[in-house]
Amino acid sequence: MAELVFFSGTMDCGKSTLALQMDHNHRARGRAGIIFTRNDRAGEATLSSRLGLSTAAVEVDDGMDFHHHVVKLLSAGERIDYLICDEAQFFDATQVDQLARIVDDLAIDVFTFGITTDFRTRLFPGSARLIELADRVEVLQVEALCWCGARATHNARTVGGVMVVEGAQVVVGDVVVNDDQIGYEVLCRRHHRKRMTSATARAGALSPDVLPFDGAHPMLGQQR
Ligand SMILES: Nc1ncnc2c1ncn2[C@@H]1O[C@H](COP(=O)(O)OP(=O)(O)O)[C@@H](O)[C@H]1O
Ligand SMILES: Cc1cn([C@H]2C[C@H](O)[C@@H](COP(=O)(O)O)O2)c(=O)[nH]c1=O
Repeated sequence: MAELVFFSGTMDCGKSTLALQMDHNHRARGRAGIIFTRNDRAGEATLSSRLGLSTAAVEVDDGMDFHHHVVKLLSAGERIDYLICDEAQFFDATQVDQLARIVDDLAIDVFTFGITTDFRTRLFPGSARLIELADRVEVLQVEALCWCGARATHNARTVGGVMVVEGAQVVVGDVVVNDDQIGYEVLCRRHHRKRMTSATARAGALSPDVLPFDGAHPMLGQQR
C-alpha cells in the first residue's frame, strides 16, 4: 500500500539529509522517484542538506498541481514509484490534497519533509494539512538542542541578532532584508516563550545585573 508520510521536526534536525538518504536508498533498489522542494536556502530547484549534499529538484510554485504533473509524466511513459517533497511546510493545503490523491489513486509513495511551526509557533498551512491527512507523521530522531541543552521544539527568528515574534511567515533562512541579517535558532519551548536566544543568555551571563531569565541555568546554576 502506498503511503503519505510526513517527516517533521524543527529546523536543523536533519530532514533534508533524510530526504536525500531516502531517495538514495529507493533509487539503489531500482525504484524511480521525483524530488520536489520549495524555497531551499541553496537556491531554486535544489534540495540541499547542511551536511553538504545536494541534488537537483523540481521547484514547487503557487500554481503547481502535483497530480497533474505526475499524471502528465506517467502518460508520457515515465515510471514513478515515489515522490520526495522537501520544505513541505511551504506547500498550500490544496497541494497536500493533491499529494494524498497521488497516493490513493496512483499508488505512489509520497514522503514529505518539513517544519511544523513557524517562528510564532503557529502551524504552516502545508504542515497543518499534512498532519490532517498523512498516514504517518514521523518526528525525526536526531534531536536539535536548545542552547540550554534541552530538546529544541520551536524555531525562533532573529533580525539583526534580536528575536522577533512578528513579521511575514515565510522568510528563507540566512538572507539579508533591509540591511538586517535574518537568522533562525532552535529553542526549547521555555526559552522560546521567554524570548531567550543563545545571544541573550550569553549577555545575561556576562552581566549579572541583567538576568533575563529566572530559575536554574544548566551551565551557570541558580541565578535567582
Ligand atoms: N559539521 C557537521 N558534522 C556533523 N553533522 C552535522 C554537521 N553540520 C550539520 N550536521 C547535522 O546536520 C543536521 C542538519 O541537517 P539538515 O538535513 O540540513 O537539517 P534540516 O533539513 O532539518 O534543516 C544537524 O542536525 C546535524 O545533525
Ligand atoms: C521558522 C521559520 C522558518 N522559515 C524558513 C527558513 C528556512 O529557509 C526554512 C526551513 O528550512 P530547514 O531546512 O528546516 O532549516 O523555513 C520561514 O520561512 N518561516 C519561519 O517562521
